[in-house]
Amino acid sequence: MTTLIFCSDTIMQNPAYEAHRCLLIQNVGGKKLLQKFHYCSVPGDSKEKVHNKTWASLMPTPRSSGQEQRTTNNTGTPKFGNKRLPQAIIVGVKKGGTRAVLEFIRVHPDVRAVGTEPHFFDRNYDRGLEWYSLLSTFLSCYK
Ligand SMILES: Nc1ncnc2c1ncn2[C@@H]1O[C@H](COP(=O)(O)OS(=O)(=O)O)[C@@H](OP(=O)(O)O)[C@H]1O
Repeated sequence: MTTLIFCSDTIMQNPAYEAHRCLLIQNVGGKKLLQKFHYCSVPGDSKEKVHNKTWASLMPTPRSSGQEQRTTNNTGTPKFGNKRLPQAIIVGVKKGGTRAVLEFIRVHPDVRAVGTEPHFFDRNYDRGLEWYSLLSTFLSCYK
């Protein structure tokens, strides 16, 4: 059984959401099962290591750290998104209206989103997190 712990920043900044931002996905017999939310494990924990990379090493750095490879326009808004893991992922069943949700969210000038659905978890998982993080300018809320 392979276990993947996914940790992501939430768009909602309410602290009430922060405790539930880790999503455990278990791969059981080839089927990936979406589990209940779990808390993040300690950085360096073996469960966090996926494809020789840790989630911590690939997660977005805080804006204030100055480590982002941002290209900004005059307003300070990123002109081009960073190549990194997403800060938000839209999950939904086919015909569930996920595209509509994305189109609504990406109207915000500080949001960058993939053009096409990456299908990382169901089709491209074997390519690893590095591929995922370099894929495109992911849905990212900068403010
Ligand atoms: N607000 C609202 N109300 C009702 N229906 C809506 C809404 N937003 C999107 N849609 C319909 O959702 C369908 C697209 O779903 P997805 O974005 O998940 O697309 S897809 O399954 O990946 O192709 C697609 O359905 P079809 O037109 O039958 O293809 C959309 O018309």
